[in-house]
Order: sequence, then C-alpha cells, then structure tokens
Amino acid sequence: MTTILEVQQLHIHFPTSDRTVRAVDGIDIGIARSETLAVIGESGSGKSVLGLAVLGLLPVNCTVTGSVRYRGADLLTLPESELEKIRGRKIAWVPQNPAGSMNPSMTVGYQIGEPIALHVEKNRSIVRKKVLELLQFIRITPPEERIGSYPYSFSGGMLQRSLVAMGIAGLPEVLIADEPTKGIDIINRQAVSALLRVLREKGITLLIITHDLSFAQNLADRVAVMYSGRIMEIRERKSFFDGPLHPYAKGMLLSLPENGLHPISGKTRESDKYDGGCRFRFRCTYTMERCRAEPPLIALPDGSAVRCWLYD
Ligand SMILES: Nc1ncnc2c1ncn2[C@@H]1O[C@H](COP(=O)(O)OP(=O)(O)OP(=O)(O)O)[C@@H](O)[C@H]1O
Ligand code: NI
Repeated sequence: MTTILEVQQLHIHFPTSDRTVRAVDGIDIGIARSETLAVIGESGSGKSVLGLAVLGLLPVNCTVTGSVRYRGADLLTLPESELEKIRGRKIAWVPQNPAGSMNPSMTVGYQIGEPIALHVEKNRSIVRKKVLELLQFIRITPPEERIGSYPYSFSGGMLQRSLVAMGIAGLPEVLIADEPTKGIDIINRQAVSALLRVLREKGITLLIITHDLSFAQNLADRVAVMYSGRIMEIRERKSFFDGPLHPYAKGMLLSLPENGLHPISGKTRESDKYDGGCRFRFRCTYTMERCRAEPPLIALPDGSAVRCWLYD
C-alpha cells in the first residue's frame, strides 16, 4: 500500500483582531493510493480548510505549520510554479458551491474542456470529443446539444455533476470533493455518488468532505471524524458505522433520523476549545478528570485510531 498524501502535524491558524481561530490544530493523516477517505464533522470543524491545504489553496491570512506531502514533495513549501503543475492536473477538486463555481458567461462545455486543454490535450477537436464523453459520463444528454449550454440553464444537480466532470477532466490522481451532495435532491445525490464510485473503481484517490453520513457510508473505505480542528477518530468504514468509538462520533450517529434524531447536547463554544484539554469534554457524557489533558490519537490494534482517554 503506497501512501500518496501524507499530512503531518498540520496546524492552520487564522489570527483575527481578538483571537486566533485554530481551524486545523495538529492533524496527522496518511492517505493510501486509490483509497477513498471521507472526512466528516460538524460545521466549522476545519474540513474545508484541510482540503484547501492539500490543494495548496489556503488563503493568505493564515499561518501554517507542518507538512502536506504528495509523492514526497511538501505542497506547503513548493513554489507556486511547481504547485500549478500539480493542482488541477494531479490533485483536482470539486468545490463546495456549484452555483458560484462556474463562470456564467462561458458555456459548460468550454469550462469542462479547460483543464483538458490546459493539462492534457491541445487539439481543440480532441478536447471537444473528450468533453462530449465526459457529458455522457455524467449523464448530461444528449451531449452534442448540451455542450453549448450556459450554466443558468442547468439545475443545481446538473451543475454539481458538471463540476465533478471539470474536476476529473485533467485526469487527476487525487480528487478532493467538498460537500459534493450539498443542496441537491436525492436523485442527484445518488448520481454524484455513482459517479464518484466509478472514479474510485478507476483507482483515483478520493478525499470526500461531507456532512452526509449516508453518502460517506456508501462510498468511503475509511472515515475520519473531525472536531474543532482535530481528528477524533479514524476508522475503516464498516467498523466505524457498526460501532463508532469516540463519544462525539457516537453522538453524531445517534443524531441521524434513522437512529431517532437524538442531537448532541450543547454546541461548540470558542472559549471551550483551546485550554489544553479534550475539545469535546464540555459536551461529553463520559467526561472524567483526565479529560483536562488533551488525549493523544490512540492507535488501536486494527489500524484505526481514536482520540479519547476512554481507550487508553
Ligand atoms: N479565510 C478565513 N479567515 C478566517 N477564518 C477562517 C477562514 N476560513 C475558515 N476559517 C475558519 O476556520 C474554521 C474551519 O472552517 P472550515 O470552513 O474548514 O469548516 P468546515 O468543517 O468545512 O465547515 P462547513 O461544514 O460549514 O463547511 C471556522 O471557524 C472558520 O470560520
Ligand atoms: Ni466546509
């Protein structure tokens, strides 16, 4: 098993006038080639910022330490000219907001073709042929009619699928999808899920950021649960959904409608987060004296890991 992406001791902080937002606060994670990893966790836990770090697309107003290695090169220190050779070509991404991510004044076909023309093939008629194939692949048909359409004439689900097509057009090794099922109906969710499954079968490494647990369950090989900038649990998919270990992860599954919609009480308060103890202890039903000290990510015999003193 080859590790294609290796995140080590990653910290991404946003200094603001009155405090520092620790969006990512000490993440270590290795992603194997052809693996599908789902990153789940509540809003603001740092999922998107982690995804942006892997793309070398972090905003300028943050401070970053640690490393994100792709085939040995640290994406955090590579010069922009080198990053440009990787981004879009080797590591591509499907952004979070389909409506805002397409240029309204250019046809969808042109926009899907751009990464191909940029990275793969200069010949316009070959590019067009590949765009037609991609439209067929994402089931936007008939492709010959749709290739000249503008984004306004597409539904949210069609736009989302088009973004997937743009993401894979440059034939990347790694695809990062940020909330690919957000705001689209069940039919389109299934379509996006089916698309990503085909990519997975082709051996593309997938990093899926999602709130949608059933989506993660359908697709992922492993699941990483983030809370307040840290990974609380990282497990093989089936064992995670059969029995999550971390109290936050347990709470998350119990809050699903099919499990009776029991919400996790309390919410993350900024002041609770960074006193050196476990970030979740203010909402946890198992809190003990020890939780005043932040638990390490405790490795378990089956290769999974959980950040909780209960498992020490
Ligand atoms: N450019 C920025 N400037 C300042 N703070 C930021 C910036 N981008 C993100 N943050 C902060 O970093 C934290 C993590 O944000 P992030 O977008 O990664 O969360 P998320 O887990 O993706 O949430 P969601 O599920 O809502 O997309 C949040 O507190 C957010 O406000
Ligand atoms: Ni996000």
